[in-house]
Amino acid sequence: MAGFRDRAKKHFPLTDISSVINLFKEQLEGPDEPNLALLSIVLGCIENTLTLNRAISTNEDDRLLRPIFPVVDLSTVDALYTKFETLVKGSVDLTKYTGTFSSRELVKKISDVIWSSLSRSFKDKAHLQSLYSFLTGNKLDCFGVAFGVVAASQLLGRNDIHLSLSEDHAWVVFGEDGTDTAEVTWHGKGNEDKRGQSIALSVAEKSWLYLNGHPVICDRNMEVAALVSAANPSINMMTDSIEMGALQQELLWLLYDKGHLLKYPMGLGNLGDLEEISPNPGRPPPLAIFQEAISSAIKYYDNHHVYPYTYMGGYLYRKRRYKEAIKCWAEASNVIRKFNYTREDEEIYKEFLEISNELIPNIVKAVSLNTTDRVQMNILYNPEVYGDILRFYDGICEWEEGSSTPVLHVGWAQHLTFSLNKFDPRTRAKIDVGKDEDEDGEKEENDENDNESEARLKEELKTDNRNKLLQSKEGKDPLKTVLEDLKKEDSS
Ligand SMILES: CC1(C)CN=C(N2CCN(c3ncnc4sc(CC(F)F)cc34)CC2)S1
Repeated sequence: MAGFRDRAKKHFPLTDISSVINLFKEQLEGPDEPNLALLSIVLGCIENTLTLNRAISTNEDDRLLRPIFPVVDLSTVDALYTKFETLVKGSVDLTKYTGTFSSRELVKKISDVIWSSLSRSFKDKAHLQSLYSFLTGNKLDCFGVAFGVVAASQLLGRNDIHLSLSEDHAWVVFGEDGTDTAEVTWHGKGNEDKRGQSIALSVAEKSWLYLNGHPVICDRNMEVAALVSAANPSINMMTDSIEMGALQQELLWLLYDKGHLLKYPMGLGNLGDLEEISPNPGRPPPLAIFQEAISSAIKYYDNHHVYPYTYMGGYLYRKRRYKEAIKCWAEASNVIRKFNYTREDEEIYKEFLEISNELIPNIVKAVSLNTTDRVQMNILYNPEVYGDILRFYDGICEWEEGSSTPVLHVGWAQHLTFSLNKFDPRTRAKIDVGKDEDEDGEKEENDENDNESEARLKEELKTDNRNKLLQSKEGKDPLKTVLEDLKKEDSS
């Protein structure tokens, strides 16, 4: 077997972060494509060592005794790589697939090779995303199966098969113009897998899960970004491996500097989170990175991604910058309203439920208790904040409109009215009524629907007649909105 090239072999043994960075750098700089199987095995091996079955040190000397970085030997990686190569090349008889471009049958066959090797044990644990996990434990999570199919395709020389990512699912694209699609893994719990099928029908449902036709379609370099982004430094609920986090952060900066995160908002979001934990001097601050993720989603995905706004909103909430956090959540809602809620969208439902029923109530409670801090207190006197909360709920109502599955229930209305009632009545009176501009023309069938949905929203928001519909005055460009606000905040 060819095995992986000598070029890569000279980096071994890997003894510290910089030796791993050098391996990835050399792989990304070519001249050949980066070897996905090799890099996934290496990163998975390090993650496994740094996060699993660790004796949690009770005192300092344990840290002195324990090497803070595992040595990765060539023999280990070579053996696993050869095992993967033997499995893939031994199972797929390429003479049966002669076309220049891949067929659906070939994609399904490669998916079957990965799928049939999996153990039946539970799959939503952590650290199951790499080929190291697959080759040493026959376990992969949903993303890991899709990534494994693409890594196997690369080994078979099928360079038209690429990874396609939504915010909660993964599949592949292939064929002459790279627009054929195929399911290769499962999604969620209790859903029959649709492996081998095209995703066209699912996209037609306008579900968030398929991003309504705006997924991240990867090239080989972005597939490296995905495997790095999918790395998981957590040891347990309370602790992350410092070394694994530092390695992931440096790899993401390497990919950032090479432009491979430009069209990958979640990769930028993950980098922003890592910078919050351990800031690199001389690198952009987390907020700027989250802003880049928002800009990327606007520029390349017609502003159809929710997570860039919840990455930034979550950060601002942790920093107690509540006014700006609520604005981000209103922008997130401005995205979700473009979709119809379907049963496989639970992940984003939970995201909006937490914002509505926990984070916003926590904010209005915190600021109404903490009367000393003037900046915080004035939130309940600020018509813009009140308007953003209305926009937040309006987007969720619109999301529900035309959906096969209901979104809202009385629990939402209870939290909504709790939050709105904390605002000063005079502030609530300041909200001006206006024709609801729909800047994207999305989902706007005709006026009566509009009036109907408006009436419905009023019905749902009915706490008293002072509540009025807010016209999203600056709904035009979400980026401008958030930027404007950041400038104001900074100047005050
Ligand atoms: C703002 C948040 C709640 C914080 N973390 C979020 N993540 C969203 C999901 N994450 C991801 N980060 C990079 N790439 C991908 S591809 C994908 C779908 C999967 F099925 F392939 C998920 C995901 C990582 C973390 S969203």
